[in-house]
Amino acid sequence: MALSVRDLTVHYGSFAAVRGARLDIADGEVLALLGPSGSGKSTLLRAITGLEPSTSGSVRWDGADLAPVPVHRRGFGLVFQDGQLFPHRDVAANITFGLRMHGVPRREHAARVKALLDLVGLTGFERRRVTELSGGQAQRVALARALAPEPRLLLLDEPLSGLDAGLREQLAIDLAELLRRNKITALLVTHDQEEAFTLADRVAVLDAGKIRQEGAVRSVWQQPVDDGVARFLGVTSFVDGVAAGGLVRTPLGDVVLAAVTEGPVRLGLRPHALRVNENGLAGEVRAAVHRREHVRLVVSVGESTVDAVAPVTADLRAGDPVRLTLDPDGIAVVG
Ligand SMILES: Nc1ncnc2c1ncn2[C@@H]1O[C@H](COP(=O)(O)OP(=O)(O)OP(=O)(O)O)[C@@H](O)[C@H]1O
Repeated sequence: MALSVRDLTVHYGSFAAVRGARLDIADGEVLALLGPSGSGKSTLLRAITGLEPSTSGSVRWDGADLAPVPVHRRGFGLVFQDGQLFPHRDVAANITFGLRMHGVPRREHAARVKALLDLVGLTGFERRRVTELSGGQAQRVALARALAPEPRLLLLDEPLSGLDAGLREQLAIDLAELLRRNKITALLVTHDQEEAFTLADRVAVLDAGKIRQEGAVRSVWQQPVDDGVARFLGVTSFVDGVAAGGLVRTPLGDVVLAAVTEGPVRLGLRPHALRVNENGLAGEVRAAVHRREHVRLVVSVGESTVDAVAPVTADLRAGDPVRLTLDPDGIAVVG
């Protein structure tokens, strides 16, 4: 393992913001720390960098304890939500700062800056003033500056949070490509599931200072360990069922789920787990909200209320009868 964190606990006074954290990042791997606001993500990241002292536990790199190694000697690159560029210097000078800090000879600076700007998609931006950059461009410069000394670990704390939705999505895709292509080992802090899933190989879900689950992106998404993690990952309702021969029978209908063990199962339903169909379970629309890609419904079914989706073309209003069927795509197996 490149990075190994064991039993890491961080206190602010008597309050434990991170409790007994354990995580590993392999060489070239991207791990996302995902969790709601206040769950301790930034504190854990800062403790790994050495910016925040830990109460107990260890942070190791290739087996060597980093406790005696000061922040600037850990070989880590940092990018924050607000890139924290030097406003009075141009783009090249901001990136050169990272190079000078690490003793790269001056004659190599121009070529390195050019290569880094090419890497982040800002070719030719050397002489631009930092104050004249868009939010997305500024974050790309912050990324180039962090990558300049070729850090062994890149730490990204909500790097895209300050950007508007469209730009954020595009930059997440670009960043994912950049990290993979260059085999950069990285730790990403985010509260945004989409971002975590776009960027990371593995995720660790944090809540109230504890890592609740850690694993490959797809397995965490499909098999959250409990209702809390499931809810954080977009599950809005739950139904208990019984699995036999790959088919799960539930009060909301039957559904084929491949990787499910026989016997009682608890299913977590994301809104698109229930789709409007000609056949299926009868219900009544309570509310309909038009979204870009579908109509989101709240439907009462007997005594309970569930979320569901209909195609954008559906003309449904409160009071309309509907029929719903289960879609395996929107279903997680909980526990
Ligand atoms: N310097 C500090 N002194 C005291 N308490 C702090 C300090 N920094 C953070 N906390 C508390 O520690 C907890 C974890 O904070 P942290 O910033 O790590 O969470 P987070 O998951 O990164 O949240 P966000 O997504 O909102 O940034 C919160 O309850 C916060 O109020």
